[in-house]
Amino acid sequence: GRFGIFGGQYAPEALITCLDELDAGFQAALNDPTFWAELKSYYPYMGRPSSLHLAKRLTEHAGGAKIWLKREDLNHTGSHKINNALGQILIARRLGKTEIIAETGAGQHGVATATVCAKFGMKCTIYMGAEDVRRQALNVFRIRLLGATVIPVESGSRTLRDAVNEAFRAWIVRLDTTHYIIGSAIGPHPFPTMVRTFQSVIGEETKTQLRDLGKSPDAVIACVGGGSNATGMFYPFSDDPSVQLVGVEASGDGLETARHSATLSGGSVGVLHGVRTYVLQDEHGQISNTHSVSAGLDYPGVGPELANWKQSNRAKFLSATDAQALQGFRLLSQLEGIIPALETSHAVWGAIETAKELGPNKDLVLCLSGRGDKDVQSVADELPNL
Ligand SMILES: Cc1ncc(COP(=O)(O)O)c(/C=N/[C@H](C(=O)O)[C@@H](O)C(C)C)c1O
Repeated sequence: GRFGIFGGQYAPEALITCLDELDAGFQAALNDPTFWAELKSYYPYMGRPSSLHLAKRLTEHAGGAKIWLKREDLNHTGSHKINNALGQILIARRLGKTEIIAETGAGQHGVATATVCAKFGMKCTIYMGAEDVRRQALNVFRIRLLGATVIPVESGSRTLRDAVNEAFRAWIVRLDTTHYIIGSAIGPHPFPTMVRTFQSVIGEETKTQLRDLGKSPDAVIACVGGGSNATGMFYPFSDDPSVQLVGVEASGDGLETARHSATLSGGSVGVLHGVRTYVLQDEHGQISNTHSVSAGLDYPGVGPELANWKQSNRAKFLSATDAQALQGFRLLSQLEGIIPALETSHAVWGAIETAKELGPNKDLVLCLSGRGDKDVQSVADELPNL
């Protein structure tokens, strides 16, 4: 599982056997038409296909290209995370696993995982940084209501990277009964390929929906945390150079400060959570602490496929500060009546900038990765004059 110089399996020996078993199960499913039929049979449950429509007032505000919205926020549980959680739990069931664990930061992946575990009757344990348990309390409540156990992680920065560490530690002692549903396009092979495969439904539907309107996009844009909604939107267009792929990372207090999470814009090649990719690290290779107003982008790594598209210049990466993301949050709410997740708000700001750059008579699709209910409490403090 290589993406240029990126990817691979930088994992302890004890994990390799399990990763090989997972890869074999995934490859077998990919080549089994009944697997895809079964996955598609849950589309009504998931709310697929998600809608695609023009954002008229946002387009007028930007004054450039038409901005189309791919409404992954309308999926069941409120984000794109259900696409990956459902695909992976079907693989886990084919492998005879009876228990599921997962990490979460924004809590959306935790909710999606708890949801599919309830649906398929599997025991579910979610690892979540204690800081994220605090700032995404609504999702913690939902996860517990769905019957899953939330384990607050007190180590390190008490955010996503610590939750991933804890989840791997928990997984390695019960590989035979348990599958780890990784929430983003990160981790050792086959995880980045598997997550991108299950998220590619976003780009595939977008391509068809625009074609039915007699159009093809000049650019597609998505926010980047670990990279799952971005690779899912980008991958189906990656072999068509006429479509620009634009990722938007979180530059927090500013790229020039130490408080950001813009791994591709401000990081360097390294290894994190079992994969070679771009990371935010100090001169000794120690992984840096990160900051973002959005829990879902607050991560010092990124998927290896995006790292490769950066290196090959197939994709370009912008970043939005906390303040710019909060502007995006407010603009989509007040121009389109859609309250986006703080993660998605970074891509809203990036879409406005990109639409200006593209100019009129062009079409840009924004992957609306999630809804903002989980964030309104924390945003209220940041936007006092609302
Ligand atoms: C609504 C929404 N939009 C974008 C993201 C960024 O994750 P990617 O799409 O994997 O880059 C997220 C990430 N959320 C994860 C979570 O809910 O746990 C994230 O924190 C971790 C799985 C990485 C999200 O919730």
